[in-house]
Amino acid sequence: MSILKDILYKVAIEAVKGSTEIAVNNIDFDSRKIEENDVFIAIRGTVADGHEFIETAIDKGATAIICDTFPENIVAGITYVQVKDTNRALAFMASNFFGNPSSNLKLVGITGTNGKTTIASLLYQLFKKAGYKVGLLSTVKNVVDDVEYKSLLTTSDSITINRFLKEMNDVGVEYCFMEVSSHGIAQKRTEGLQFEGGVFTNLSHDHLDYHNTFAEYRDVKKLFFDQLPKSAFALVNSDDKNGPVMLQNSGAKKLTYALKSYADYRAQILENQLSGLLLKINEQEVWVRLIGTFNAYNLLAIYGTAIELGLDNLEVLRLLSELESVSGRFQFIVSKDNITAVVDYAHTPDALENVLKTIEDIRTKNEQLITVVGCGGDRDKTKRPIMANIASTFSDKAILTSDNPRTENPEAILDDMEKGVEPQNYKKMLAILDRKQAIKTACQLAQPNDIILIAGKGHETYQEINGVRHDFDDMKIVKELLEQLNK
Ligand SMILES: CC(=O)N[C@H]1[C@@H](OP(=O)(O)OP(=O)(O)OC[C@H]2O[C@@H](n3ccc(=O)[nH]c3=O)[C@H](O)[C@@H]2O)O[C@H](CO)[C@@H](O)[C@@H]1O[C@H](C)C(=O)N[C@@H](C)C(=O)N[C@H](CCC(=O)O)C(=O)O
Ligand SMILES: Nc1ncnc2c1ncn2[C@@H]1O[C@H](COP(=O)(O)OP(=O)(O)OP(=O)(O)O)[C@@H](O)[C@H]1O
Ligand SMILES: N[C@H](CCC[C@H](N)C(=O)O)C(=O)O
Ligand SMILES: [Mg+2]
Repeated sequence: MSILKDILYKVAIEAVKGSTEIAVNNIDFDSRKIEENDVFIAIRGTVADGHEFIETAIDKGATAIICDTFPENIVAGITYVQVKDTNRALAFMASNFFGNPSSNLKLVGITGTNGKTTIASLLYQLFKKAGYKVGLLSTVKNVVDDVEYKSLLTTSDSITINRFLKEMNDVGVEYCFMEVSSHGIAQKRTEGLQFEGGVFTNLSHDHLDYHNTFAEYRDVKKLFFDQLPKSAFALVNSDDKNGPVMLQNSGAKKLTYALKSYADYRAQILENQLSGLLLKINEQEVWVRLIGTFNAYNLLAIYGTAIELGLDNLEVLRLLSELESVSGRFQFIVSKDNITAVVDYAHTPDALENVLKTIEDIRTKNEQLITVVGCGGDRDKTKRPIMANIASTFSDKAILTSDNPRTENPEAILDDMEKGVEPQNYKKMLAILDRKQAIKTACQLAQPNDIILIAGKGHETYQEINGVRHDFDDMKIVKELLEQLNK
């Protein structure tokens, strides 16, 4: 049991009806989860308005209501607290409720369009290798030192975040790395958390269905840096034109990283091959097992973060060379016949082009590049023809296939994709509905030294068809097929 007044610490209260000196059991923003003696926080969402569920919450046992407008019907014996912004109130209340767990560890937030999962996961790996207890909150999974949990969002709601952080406190976790999405910032899911540092990767067009304009999307990201405390560091990619923008109004220690311009943390790519990257980071050379220019940026951000968190320079360089690629992010295997199969989560035009160009950069001989790609059902349809066009333009062979058709007809999705293929590329294209067959065909077509890219599903281990998730793992399948074909 906690006292409501204590949970309301730091919440800007406008008016109160009833007593805040009451004991409460739990807090929630979803009336469906409310039980006896809980606090219900009414949130105005994108689909519904939590204020409409105040009575339901009271019926289920809520004894306190946090709202931005008092309801017409005030129930005797219930405490109503009016605040200006219930999202913000939720964030602070969640922190208070769990005993401000973010202040008991060093928390670093990573934001930007691409690279968040990669950087957060590799920082987790690096700090584990350095011998610390570490936490990770990411798109792929949430991890409390060694215990892994499923992740449903990139940045969870404030209650979930603080519950995980509390669990990390309980087992003595010292560092936590978390992804901070633009939805998360806009919905104030990370307010009330005490960050030790913030990292900015890059900004390109994304989520413009949620944020009205690119400027709005950029400013939401910037808000994260505006809110960092003076004691924190803000490390941004200054090769991205929006990097310096992030620092404009930040009170934190301002730091930059870059490959192309002067920065606090600099790197040069000396070699860029399929076996890895040879980097010169702040005048020291290091071999890493990750591939592609974009990973040089990610590694530099990781290096800077580790140094800012107090790790020894040479130790960090040594650990960088031990890092292994993140599940489904440019993960690859090399077969007996030297066929390289890459699995990558690229599921947007931008990401796909990026990955294909990265492969182009590291191709040495006249190997063929065979790409297998699909587009999800019940999602943005406009990306379908564009992705098919990119795949067929930048590959020697593009095999279009299914990727989580969900409730849509998979053939119709393929038709949408095929419309984007330009006539000169028709002969390079194949359409094979069944993803396993598509991967098999790629393996059959592949000659020694060729490269197969399987894009779109990355770490996913399922194919979702009509609400049912069937086991499906791109990496596992391509590995098995190459072995079966004795290639
Ligand atoms: C668009 C969006 O971000 N939605 C998030 C938002 O829900 P919402 O605003 O739609 O909520 P709503 O359904 O309108 O309901 C409003 C309020 O009424 C409450 N309610 C509703 C019904 C009811 O019976 N009783 C009740 O109390 C709800 O609990 C909620 O508090 O707040 C919820 C709680 O935090 C989130 O789970 C939900 O994420 C949905 C599932 C989602 O898909 N979000 C995606 C878009 C997202 O956030 N993605 C980002 C970035 C991904 C990326 O970068 O690629 C992420 O961080 O994952
Ligand atoms: N620094 C980077 N710049 C550009 N592209 C990148 C970068 N890092 C990774 N990518 C590409 O973007 C894809 C997604 O990377 P990652 O999962 O790390 O990004 P994210 O920011 O976590 O994305 P999400 O919004 O889905 O959580 C990768 O599979 C890779 O193709
Ligand atoms: N966060 C992305 C993931 C897409 C992954 C792809 N495999 C698909 O199912 O479309 C989305 O929901 O649009
Ligand atoms: Mg992510």
